[in-house]
Amino acid sequence: MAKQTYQYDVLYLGCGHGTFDGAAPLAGKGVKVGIIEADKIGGTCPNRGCNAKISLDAPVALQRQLAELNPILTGQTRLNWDANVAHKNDVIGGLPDMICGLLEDSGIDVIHGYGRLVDAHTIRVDAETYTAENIVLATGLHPHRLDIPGREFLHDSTDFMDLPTMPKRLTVIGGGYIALEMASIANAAGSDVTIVLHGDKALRAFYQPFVEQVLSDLTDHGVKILRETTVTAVTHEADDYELTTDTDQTLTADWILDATGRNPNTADLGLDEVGVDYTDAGITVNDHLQTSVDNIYASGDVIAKDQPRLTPTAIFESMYLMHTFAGETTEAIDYPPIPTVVFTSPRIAQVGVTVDQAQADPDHYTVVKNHIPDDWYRQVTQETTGDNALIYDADHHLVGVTEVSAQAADVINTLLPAITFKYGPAELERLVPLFPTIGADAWGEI
Ligand SMILES: Cc1cc2nc3c(=O)[nH]c(=O)nc-3n(C[C@H](O)[C@H](O)[C@H](O)COP(=O)(O)OP(=O)(O)OC[C@H]3O[C@@H](n4cnc5c(N)ncnc54)[C@H](O)[C@@H]3O)c2cc1C
Ligand SMILES: NC(=O)c1ccc[n+]([C@@H]2O[C@H](COP(=O)([O-])OP(=O)(O)OC[C@H]3O[C@@H](n4cnc5c(N)ncnc54)[C@H](O)[C@@H]3O)[C@@H](O)[C@H]2O)c1
Repeated sequence: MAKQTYQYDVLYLGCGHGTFDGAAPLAGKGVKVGIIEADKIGGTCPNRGCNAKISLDAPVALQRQLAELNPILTGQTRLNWDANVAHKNDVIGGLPDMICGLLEDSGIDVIHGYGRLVDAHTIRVDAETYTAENIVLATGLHPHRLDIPGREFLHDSTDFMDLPTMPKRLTVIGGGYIALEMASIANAAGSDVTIVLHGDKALRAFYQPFVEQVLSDLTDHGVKILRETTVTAVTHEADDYELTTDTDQTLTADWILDATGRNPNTADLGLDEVGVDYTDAGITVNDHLQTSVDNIYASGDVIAKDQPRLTPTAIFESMYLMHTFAGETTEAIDYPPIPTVVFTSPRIAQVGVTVDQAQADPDHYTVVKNHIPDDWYRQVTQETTGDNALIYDADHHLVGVTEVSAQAADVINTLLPAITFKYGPAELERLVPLFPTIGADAWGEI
């Protein structure tokens, strides 16, 4: 119950997955909850992240699947970009109201506006102040923008997913999740795509031989990839944008995506004034997600952390805080293995111990590799590319999987419980999956 001196037991700043998944059940337990949001309710994932992206990608993945079935299925499909964006807008358009309704129905006060800490128990929104016993900072990330002449001509992923027409020539700067996913979608929509990498690698956190398969696939489909090339300036003349590089190449584009990363939203929150510690990597927390100010916590992408900055991580943290505030736990947060996937065609996905970690410690780990096209079930859909690597510990428990293939995400999701709960032969024998399916196929591999 709210202490008399405060309006709320818990007040959240930001309303993404780092907040709302835990806030709704928390309010359901009789805790007085408020949420302050400056933009769309739901935050990045539903409005300008995962949901928007996967809707735009669905026809891309399907088109690839159809192409693999040639000559069984013949005829060309064409991706209609305007219709794809309109469909995406239909799919995600109702989400903010839906999430807001759910929160309000749980008894939560949803406050619209930009919030700043005034003191350890108070947040100001415009002329109003709101007080709480505990505060959760869940303000997320914003796109990094290259600091070069002509930076005003660069765009971010939100702009990309709202493009009214697909540009003829599109340059992508960066080699991370956003760069490769958007490049893959633009390529399928008919754009002449160039990816500029400032180093020689893309997706550095993933097993590089598998990443190279994704890059080869993109080049096979006409994408140009420039490595060890730094963009130093952008100019605009007539309808063209010219990119100058440190390799003395000049690139011409109709549209440029700056996909050079995302930075924590820590500025202009009053953190310095109130004494909340943070670095360039985000807000500093202990293993209870508590900041340097006892009653102020952080959740989601804005935390400085080693875990992948993903929606499921943010949900896990918001649920952990829900249990903490409800008095159901005093334990430290204990992250399970968190899988991650890049939605290119083919997908690349991984969870648990990586191939590089396993190969560096051969006394403890064994790596078993499989070539996807050799597998009878993948031959059904004529998958021509793909590999996976299964990592076992000394007791022959599965502790990691990495896969590059059209179905990599479903394979990892299927095998995840074996890794999280350390299934042994007895548990595996009692698993009876539907057959023939990708799930049965995945279990058949281990
Ligand atoms: C293009 C893109 C694609 C992605 N695809 C995937 C994917 O496929 N799978 C996946 O797992 N993850 C994906 N992600 C990552 C995922 O979106 C984030 O991990 C997740 O949204 C983090 O949630 P959050 O609550 O921490 O932050 P956010 O969802 O960013 O929420 C933070 C909220 O705080 C608000 N806010 C900030 N400052 C203030 C303030 N002072 N006052 C009031 N409100 C404030 C913001 O407006 C925002 O709504 C993607 C991200 C992007 C950008
Ligand atoms: N499928 C998914 O789950 C998914 C999809 C999109 C985004 N996300 C999340 O969103 C976040 C942001 O993704 P992202 O792709 O923006 O970041 P990222 O960190 O994955 O990639 C940033 C890329 O920019 C490059 N880069 C950095 N500075 C540069 C510079 N000065 N010049 C040129 N290149 C530079 C890096 O080398 C890297 O390739 C990630 O944390 C990710 O977890 C997840």
